[in-house]
Amino acid sequence: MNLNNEDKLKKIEYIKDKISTIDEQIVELVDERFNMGDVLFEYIYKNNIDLIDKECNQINFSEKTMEYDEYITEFLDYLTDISEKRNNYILKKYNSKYAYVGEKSNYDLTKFIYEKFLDEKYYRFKPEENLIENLIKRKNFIGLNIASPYKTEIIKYLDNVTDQVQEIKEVNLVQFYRNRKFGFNTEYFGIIKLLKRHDIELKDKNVLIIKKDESTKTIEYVLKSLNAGNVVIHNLNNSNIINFKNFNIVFNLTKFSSLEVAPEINYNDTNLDFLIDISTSTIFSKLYLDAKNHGIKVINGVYKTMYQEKKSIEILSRRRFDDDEFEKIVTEFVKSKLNIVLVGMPGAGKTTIGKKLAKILDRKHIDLDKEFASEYGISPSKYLLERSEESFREKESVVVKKLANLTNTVISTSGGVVQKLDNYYYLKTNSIIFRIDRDLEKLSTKNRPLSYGGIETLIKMRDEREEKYKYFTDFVVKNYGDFNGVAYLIAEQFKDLQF
Ligand SMILES: Nc1ncnc2c1ncn2[C@@H]1O[C@H](COP(=O)(O)OP(=O)(O)O)[C@@H](O)[C@H]1O
Ligand SMILES: O=C(O)C1=C[C@@H](OP(=O)(O)O)[C@@H](O)[C@H](O)C1
Ligand SMILES: [Mg+2]
Repeated sequence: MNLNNEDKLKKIEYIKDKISTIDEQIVELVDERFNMGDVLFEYIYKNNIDLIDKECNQINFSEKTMEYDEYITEFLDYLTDISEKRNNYILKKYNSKYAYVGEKSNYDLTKFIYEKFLDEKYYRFKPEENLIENLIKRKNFIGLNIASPYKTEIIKYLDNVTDQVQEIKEVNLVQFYRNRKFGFNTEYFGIIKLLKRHDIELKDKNVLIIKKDESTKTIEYVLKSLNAGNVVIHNLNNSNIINFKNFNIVFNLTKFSSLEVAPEINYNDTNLDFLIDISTSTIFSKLYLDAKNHGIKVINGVYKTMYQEKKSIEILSRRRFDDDEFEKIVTEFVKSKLNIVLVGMPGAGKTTIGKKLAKILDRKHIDLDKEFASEYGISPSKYLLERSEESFREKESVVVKKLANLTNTVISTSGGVVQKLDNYYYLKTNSIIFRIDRDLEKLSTKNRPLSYGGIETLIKMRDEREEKYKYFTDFVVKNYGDFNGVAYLIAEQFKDLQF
């Protein structure tokens, strides 16, 4: 058969298609295989089964291996190595000194604190059936951090609890000492310390707590013990509309990082002094950002976690850690998670400076225009020549939403990203935003269809976007043409940032 060129290309496409289908299947199967191995080993350790068949989780192709070529053999050996690594991890986890039990909420920060200050590996046990019963019997633990949903259930397994625990009925730290188990509530200390740190008086203040069923009860106890005035609990499960009118302080205990679940809030004629965001899912929740932009003092609950875990490691290690020193180290960690986002007019230097900045700070760099192109297979400039700006912004926003989960990254946006307010919440989720300002006459307009038409076009665009840039921006840096210099300047400003 004599194929013409077009047919050959078709055939190549067909084979490429097949390959990518197989690749997807491989990834899925390998993932499933490793997870099954984990399930097996977890089961063995959890049930304290002594007789461990060491080979039971080895990749097993022995019958057929002879028929495979050396590449396959090498691949299988590699899989076996990885499988062993994972088995080892589970073994270490079950024999660790300190671990975290439950939902992930503030695990990352807690892990950092334990590993840094107690110098021991820290692990997490995910919620599952019979977990507490099995863990509590083990002899290796010194301390277990108890997260939701186990804070109350754990109490029945303990030998002794503090007075606060008896009142609050929640434990977030178990200390194992001389064969006995003691329950503490260090969240209480965390909240007290947070209030002190920001000079917040609760006496006679009217307080609104926004929570969901599973949220902590500790906060209610703190309010009672500090003689707060009227305390109202708003359960988000019941209503999504919140009136701040008669409250001085709001505690948010729920996670609403994404727009869909954010409550509607009426900020008009409010007496609100503080919004304290104890939710731990993101650094800047929508609620936090909106309150801040309405001139309300906002406080990030990260300090609550910080001081609660400080108290925990002090109990477990019988040592004291200096507040300032501790705060400095932990704040650095939190900052290392923050993204740096660049906004500004098209051609101002966001892409170039972002790349440089990422190198300086040794971080990953993401360019929104590039992400757009790889998502849709067409460059923004080509798209804008062929289709409307409106549909471009819709499509762009889908990509921006995906960036909301990033951490530790430098993100160069596109000039028009400020056109959609939703993008603000996505970008701010874990980020500090810098605006790059460059004189209009200096802006590059090459390959930027919306910038075509000379200086008038740019003046019009700037005037139309100016307020939006301001809304998005935390800090402004001027680009006079020294692109490298601007990158170093942002790096310096970020290092000095008081978070
Ligand atoms: N070091 C530099 N000195 C002067 N001009 C530069 C330098 N680096 C880039 N440029 C110019 O600036 C333009 C805009 O940069 P770019 O990073 O693409 O901006 P943005 O991403 O904000 O649109 C580039 O197309 C180039 O013409
Ligand atoms: O400002 C804008 O509306 C645009 C900016 C461009 O990105 P840069 O700001 O990186 O040039 C690109 O997304 C597109 O041409 C539209
Ligand atoms: Mg760019």
